[in-house]
Amino acid sequence: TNDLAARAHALRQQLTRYGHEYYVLDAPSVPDAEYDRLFRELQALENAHPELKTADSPTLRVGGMPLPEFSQITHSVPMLSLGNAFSDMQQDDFSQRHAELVQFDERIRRELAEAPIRYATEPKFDGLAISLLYRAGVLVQAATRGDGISGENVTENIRTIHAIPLKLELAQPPALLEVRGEVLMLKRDFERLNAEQLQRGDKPFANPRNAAAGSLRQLDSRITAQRRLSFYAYAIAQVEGADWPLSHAGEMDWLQQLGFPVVEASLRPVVTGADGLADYYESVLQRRAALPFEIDGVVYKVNSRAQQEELGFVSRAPRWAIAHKFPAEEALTL
Ligand SMILES: Cc1ccc(Cn2cc(C(N)=O)ccc2=O)c(C)c1
Repeated sequence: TNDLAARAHALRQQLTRYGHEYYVLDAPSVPDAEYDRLFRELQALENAHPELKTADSPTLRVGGMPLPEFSQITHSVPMLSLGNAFSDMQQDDFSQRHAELVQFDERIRRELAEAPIRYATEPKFDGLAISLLYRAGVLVQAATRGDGISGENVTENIRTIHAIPLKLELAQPPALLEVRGEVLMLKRDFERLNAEQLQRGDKPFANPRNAAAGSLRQLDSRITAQRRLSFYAYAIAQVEGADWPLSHAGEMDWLQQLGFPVVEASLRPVVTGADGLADYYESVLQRRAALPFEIDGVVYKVNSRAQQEELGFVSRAPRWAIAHKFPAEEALTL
């Protein structure tokens, strides 16, 4: 009856807001027990009236029946990997690194016949790239990169990741929005998971990336739900029915407004030319050990989308974005 539907809708909205406060803003406004009470009320309502279950219900966060296999999804926009045109070198070889960045920036300036070039920067997360598809503001599909052309349909597992919105909090959501980002496990959650693995007599994971991959590739989404996976959005692949921001920095601000976790602003400045890139690279290299997640380098993207389109792609990698890897972390001297 419509007052039960109204109650279910009110509970979904409230639990969604509390979940966003807790997992994305890290600022809960109610005690866990209060969240739990409302959560159980919604679960009971949905179990008694299955027609009230919706695709954006927070009860999906606990996972459901295991799948026999993953179906394949073909990406309408290929998920390309980044080229990396920088050589490996010693951590302290500043002048060689700077020289390579000057070369890189000069190539872009030549191809665009523009100077100086503004670059959006960000850490290169060491997790799994994921594509999220939202139709009319509701999450309808999630896929892994796979070979870049097609990947695994991991929608049920992705719905258990609290940091990933099940619905966009917009009055008029875009008809279609495809968001790209990284599923990863924070260092501290990785340590906790491995301690639990050892207690259970199970094999510990080698590193957070493997733990995230293993947790996402579970056919039983209830197991995925028990793993503490996180997510950071870093690009928009498709927009229909809304204005697509004209710069990468604008995309990141919009994604944050839509409710997606994005990396903090101090880790994604827009910088100018080779010097700006070099300063950014050194600053993140310095902060690397203290970051809550593992990274294996940084990423530079020409900030203007018009300039990105002008540069296009070479073979399968974009000419407007490139990864710059760090030297392997020194083995811990015990
Ligand atoms: C029993 C219980 C319920 C919920 C949570 C964690 N949590 C809390 C909130 C909250 N406070 O807004 C929102 C979502 C959520 O998942 C824990 C750890 C334990």
